[in-house]
Amino acid sequence: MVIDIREVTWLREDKQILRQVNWQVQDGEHWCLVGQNGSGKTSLLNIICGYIWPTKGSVTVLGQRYGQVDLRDMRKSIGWVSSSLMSQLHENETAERVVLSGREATIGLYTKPAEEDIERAYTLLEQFGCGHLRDAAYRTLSQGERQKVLIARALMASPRLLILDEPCTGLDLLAREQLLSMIAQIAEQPDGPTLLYVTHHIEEILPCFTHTLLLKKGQVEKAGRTREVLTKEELSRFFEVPLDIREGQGRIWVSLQER
Ligand SMILES: Nc1ncnc2c1ncn2[C@@H]1O[C@H](COP(=O)(O)OP(=O)(O)OP(=O)(O)O)[C@@H](O)[C@H]1O
Repeated sequence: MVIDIREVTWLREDKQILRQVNWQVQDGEHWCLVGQNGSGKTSLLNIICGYIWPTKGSVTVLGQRYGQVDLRDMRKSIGWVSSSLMSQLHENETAERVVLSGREATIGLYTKPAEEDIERAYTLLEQFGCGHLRDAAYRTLSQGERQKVLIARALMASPRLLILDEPCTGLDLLAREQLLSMIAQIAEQPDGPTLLYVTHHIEEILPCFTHTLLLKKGQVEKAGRTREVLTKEELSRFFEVPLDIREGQGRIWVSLQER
């Protein structure tokens, strides 16, 4: 099992930020985590990566029960791509050096990289259609190119679990679709990582995401097979507004019901 979270509650200043969360992710599944602002998504990710200790409940990730494991070792198997990472990177680094720094998950590169790592970084950049940008300064890249570089960076460490935290934020339609098709490619790799994709936008949930968890006010509203979770009834209840849904390209497109 990749993630096994049982009865996890996290209290902060008497506020229940997560309430009795149960979540099991099996090998071979890829999950989407959907929740509105403040629903507890980041808190849950912090628990999975061992940055937050739950008030109650147990957390087992990649077969390791937290409390009995060296979290620094554990985190080497988990890639986390988020916009907060983007702001931490040194702006003058080249795209290639940013990718290379993923091997040790450091901000910046402190040792001379091995030739095979340079090759791997370039292959990853090429795979994402960014080979031509290897020597470009990270700060000069577009938002879409930056996201691809950050995903390539995370893949440098060959993680077993890859968290993509709202990767399409700030992307135009074309850049978003390009990034999504690259994410679909990662999902199809037979020995690739388990994906955990966080979003507010239902239409970003690609067919490769076999399962979806809807998180609301710190509680699991629904978790299961994507096609059983993303129904008109479930989504209308979740967003508390009558919705219509339409299927296209194996994805669900949501709109407000006409009055
Ligand atoms: N360290 C903390 N101390 C107190 N409250 C916190 C702490 N961390 C998060 N919260 C609160 O917990 C709630 C959930 O926050 P969280 O960041 O997990 O939500 P989120 O679903 O990731 O939101 P967003 O989509 O806006 O990023 C919020 O109300 C937030 O203010």
